[in-house]
Amino acid sequence: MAEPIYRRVLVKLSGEYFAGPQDYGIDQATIDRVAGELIAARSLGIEIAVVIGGGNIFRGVEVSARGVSRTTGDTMGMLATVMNCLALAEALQRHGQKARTLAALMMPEVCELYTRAAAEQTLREGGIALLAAGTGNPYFTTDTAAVLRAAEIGAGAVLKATNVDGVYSADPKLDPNAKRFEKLTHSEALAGGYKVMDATAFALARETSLPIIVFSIAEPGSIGAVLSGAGRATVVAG
Ligand SMILES: Nc1ncnc2c1ncn2[C@@H]1O[C@H](COP(=O)(O)OP(=O)(O)OP(=O)(O)O)[C@@H](O)[C@H]1O
Ligand SMILES: O=c1ccn([C@@H]2O[C@H](COP(=O)(O)O)[C@@H](O)[C@H]2O)c(=O)[nH]1
Repeated sequence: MAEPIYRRVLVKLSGEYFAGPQDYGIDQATIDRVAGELIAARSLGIEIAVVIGGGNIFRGVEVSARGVSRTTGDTMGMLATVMNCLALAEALQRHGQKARTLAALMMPEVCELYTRAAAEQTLREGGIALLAAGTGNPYFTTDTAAVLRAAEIGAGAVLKATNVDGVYSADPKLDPNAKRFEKLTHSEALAGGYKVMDATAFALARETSLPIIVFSIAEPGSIGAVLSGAGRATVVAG
């Protein structure tokens, strides 16, 4: 494999993907496979922080459409991301990889509170830092949390590992004629309104000059490939 381009990255993992072949919840085989990919990337010497979505369990907007207030629904969504982080942390540890879950909401019996210093210490000691509970605020998404945390810890890029292999001119799951982009600037991504990531995340990435690389986590070895500048992906930068 070619030399990795980055020293430190933030990997944003799709919560939805964690459901595996099920419609909902956490599929252990999927988590174990993702853990293996992260450990392989870590073995290249790259420092890795992770943010996981919650779409496999709860999304605030969906819960609120059923009568729960948006704020409570979003809190439920943030708690879903904590569950995903706990599951992945345990899988990493079972495979011998140091991992620490740091949440943006206080839950001392469950995991430690996120601080930049705690994340920094984990990364410097060779651990994978799992940054849970999004930003800790309702009305945001884990994509925005991923860009925010990446900027805070000085990551070289956000690797958005999702269930599509890049940014398309339209949702490829709905439009078979959608065209995939190899490259986009942040401004083009914002102007296009591409729903693969929310506008707040793209705007913050533009402001902080952070590249976002969108690729499919379903492709075996994709994290390692993207880290060495190969692999099928859309790079949003510049
Ligand atoms: N223009 C587009 N290009 C690529 N994907 C798109 C586009 N518009 C919508 N999508 C959809 O965006 C989805 C990926 O983003 P989304 O934030 O929903 O998922 P995720 O981040 O993988 O999940 P989670 O929120 O659980 O972490 C894909 O499933 C794809 O169908
Ligand atoms: O900063 C944040 C991040 C997330 N949420 C809530 O969690 C769910 C799940 O996150 P996804 O990014 O959609 O996977 C999200 O729908 C929000 O309800 C939040 O409130 N604040």
